[in-house]
Amino acid sequence: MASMIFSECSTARLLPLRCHRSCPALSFLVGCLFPLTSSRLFLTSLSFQPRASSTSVSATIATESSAKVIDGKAVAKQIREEIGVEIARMKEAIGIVPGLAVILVGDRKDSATYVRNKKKACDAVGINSFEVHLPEDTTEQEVLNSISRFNEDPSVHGILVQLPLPSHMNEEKILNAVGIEKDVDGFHPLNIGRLAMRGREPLFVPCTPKGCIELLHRYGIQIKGKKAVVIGRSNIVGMPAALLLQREDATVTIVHSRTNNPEDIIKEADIIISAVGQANMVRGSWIKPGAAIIDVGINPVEDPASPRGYRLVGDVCYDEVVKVASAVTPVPGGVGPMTIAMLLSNTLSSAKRMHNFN
Ligand SMILES: Nc1nc(=O)c2c([nH]1)NC[C@@H]1CN(c3ccc(C(=O)N[C@@H](CCC(=O)O)C(=O)O)cc3)C=[N+]21
Repeated sequence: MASMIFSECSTARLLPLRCHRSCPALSFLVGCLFPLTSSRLFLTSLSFQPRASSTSVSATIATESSAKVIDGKAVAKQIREEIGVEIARMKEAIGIVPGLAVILVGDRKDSATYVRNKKKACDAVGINSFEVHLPEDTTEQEVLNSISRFNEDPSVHGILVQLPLPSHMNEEKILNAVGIEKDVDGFHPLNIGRLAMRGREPLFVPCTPKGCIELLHRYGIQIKGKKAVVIGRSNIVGMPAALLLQREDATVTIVHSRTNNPEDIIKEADIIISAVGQANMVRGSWIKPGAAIIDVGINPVEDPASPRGYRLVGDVCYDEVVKVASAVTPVPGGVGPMTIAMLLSNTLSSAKRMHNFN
């Protein structure tokens, strides 16, 4: 049985992480020594033979994994190109260039990387970017002052406060200060409230969940009438992802850290969106054959062979689920690039809306 083949996920060992307090779910793993390629092969015996010796392997037919890989990097690139064309058309027609302001507080390396990547992505499509970088010990008032300035600046169409904020700050108070018409992250409670209500339209949909749905659409995966399970209930991914799936007429269940027998619920799902931040948590045996899986997790695991000393893996044990699912997103190269593409898309929509340009 494929599920009995030793996969990398079965020997994962959790280690504490530097940013333990602000992102407790993120953990480094120690990878195991089994080669990935052997776990990707689906061995079908012609006649029963024990699998332990190499002769038995030669007497089997090896077929590659069955799931379609959902290429978020390629889709994101295509979307960025579409956005670039629209921005050029708007500039030509009305002389307006969309602007995105990013507020970064503190010195978290991962946050600095994300902000740098966002700036690069803005440059590539022709969005003006504005950045404020404040020290870790900045007062809440200083962050609020930056937000007010951007709220009033007509060349800024989107404002993003990079999360997580330092623990001494009130995230709710700060996110509420972002003008709703510039809330390109879609985190303002009024936007989330509208997302939750039938017959209401949010001005912006949060980027990561929007990217997940966009991937399902672009790969022709039907959502309407399907059973969808969202793993994780965070304000920025799990909860809005569940609301979006429901708006798309899926029947939605949210599985979280207090759910009893989560595997049994996940096993019923046609569509799974996982956003928990636990490396390789979702196993192949939890998946209904043919399910579509969107893996939002971006978890660093220790990897001495990598130049950075770590590599990124998802919430899902990719090598196992790829044999059971019909479609799955890789990490990296899945949802991550889509998040940035959706941020650019929200910024463009904001500029169009403010200038009545269609
Ligand atoms: N206000 C706010 N809005 C956010 O949207 C937001 C945030 N705060 N805080 C942090 C998270 C995380 N996030 C990512 C975006 C892109 C990748 C991405 O492009 N990842 C690449 C990998 C990049 C690499 O290799 O380092 C990939 O998955 O292929 C990842 C993570 C946005 N976030």
